[in-house]
Amino acid sequence: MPVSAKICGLSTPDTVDAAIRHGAAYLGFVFFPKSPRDIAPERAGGFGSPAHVGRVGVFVDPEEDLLAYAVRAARLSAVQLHGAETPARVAALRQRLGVPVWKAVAVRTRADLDAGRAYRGAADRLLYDAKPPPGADLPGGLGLRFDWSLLDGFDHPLPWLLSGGLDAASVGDAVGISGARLLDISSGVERAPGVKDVDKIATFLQATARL
Ligand SMILES: O=C(O)c1ccccc1NCC(=O)[C@H](O)[C@H](O)COP(=O)(O)O
Repeated sequence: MPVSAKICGLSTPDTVDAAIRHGAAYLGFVFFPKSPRDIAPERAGGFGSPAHVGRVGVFVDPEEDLLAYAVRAARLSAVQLHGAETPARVAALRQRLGVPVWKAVAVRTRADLDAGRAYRGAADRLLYDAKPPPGADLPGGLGLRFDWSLLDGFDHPLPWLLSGGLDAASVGDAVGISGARLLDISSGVERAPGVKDVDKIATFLQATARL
């Protein structure tokens, strides 16, 4: 089975174009004002994409009105929740929004991974990301890794993707150790926080395609 990727935190036409041209399965747009990758829903909606490329909106404990508006304005095909959303809230939003909902699970230990089981029947997919350090400004997009071997042999409750600190140099090990078939990357394809780099996007997606 091929390995595919979501390029997260896109905000410019050239980087969206690079992600599409080099085979990203998903484009990610962050709707969180504290993030250097924050983008207005209407601006994200202005970026065209072919039907086979998914458009994922990233939110942190969002207001329902913002969510519903962003799904329409940015033409999202899925929503990624990166805050403290409970299984009940995830299930309710999934029903209300009418698009698949991905839930981020912050991982440092095996017990953190197990916490994702509570979202079976509520979320469509789990995104395993590195747990941020205490006091971090952001819950994601920090370029931090967790121990990928925690995923080796894990009985996943839902379809899932691997995230956190990936880059072109490490992606082979990440996939080999974790068994991931879908990856998510942000900092590893940037030249500064929030500034995506078309060459790094190309290099990462080419490395992924060779796996
Ligand atoms: O990227 C952000 O700025 C962000 C802000 C708030 C919540 C989530 C955020 N990113 C979520 C992602 O899906 C990132 O791609 C993921 O955390 C991996 O990031 P990185 O370790 O930088 O590759």
